[in-house]
Amino acid sequence: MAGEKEHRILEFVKQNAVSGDPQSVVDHIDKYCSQKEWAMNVGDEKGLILDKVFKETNPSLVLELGTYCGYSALRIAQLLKPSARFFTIEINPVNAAVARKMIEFAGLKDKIEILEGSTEHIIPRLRTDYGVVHVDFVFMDHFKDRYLVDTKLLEDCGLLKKGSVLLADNVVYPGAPDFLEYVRTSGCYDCTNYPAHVEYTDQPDALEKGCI
Ligand SMILES: O=c1[nH]cnc2c(O)cc(-c3ccc(F)cc3)cc12
Ligand SMILES: [Mg+2]
Repeated sequence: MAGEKEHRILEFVKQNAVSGDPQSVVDHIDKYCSQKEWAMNVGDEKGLILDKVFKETNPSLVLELGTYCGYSALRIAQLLKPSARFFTIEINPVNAAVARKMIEFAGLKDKIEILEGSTEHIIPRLRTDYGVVHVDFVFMDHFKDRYLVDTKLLEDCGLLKKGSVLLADNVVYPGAPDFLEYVRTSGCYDCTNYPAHVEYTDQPDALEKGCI
């Protein structure tokens, strides 16, 4: 049944983590997914890189593509300045439902707006439906074959401006070669690669940062 593992992760968190403590929730997701069942959270190693790049950016408007169970949303929401707004888009309704409960348990539901649907449908509506003018920080962690098309969609919708930062997970494994080629050669982005490993494994992976 789709979503069964994600419900087990949520149940483990609810039984073992401290309610209202986002770091406890993050730590317990890592504990479960490293010891019991692998799952595609950004994880602790790459999560620290996400934290570092996020803090360097100090964004006012944050967009995440691919919420999954809410792990990276919790890492981000812990670092948000009080005036910031944070949207995370999730296409899978089961994952979105688990993420809502995970985020509520962590006590951060007022900091995170989960938008359920496709990036293709939602990104063009961010301005009209949510009053988003520009996005300062985008964390891409969804379908790898959507990284490039969604980057171009963000550009075409006028949502990126000088200083906007894209940070993409999994640019080595599973990989996003067309996205990497584009951000590194378009002339619009100053790119940095952060070598790491696929969450909870020793399989090489990396994050790629693209700054406008
Ligand atoms: O599909 C994915 N979306 C977002 N993040 C992912 C992620 O961090 C890892 C993987 C993944 C990694 C190894 C493997 F053998 C199979 C899948 C997939 C996604
Ligand atoms: Mg990922």
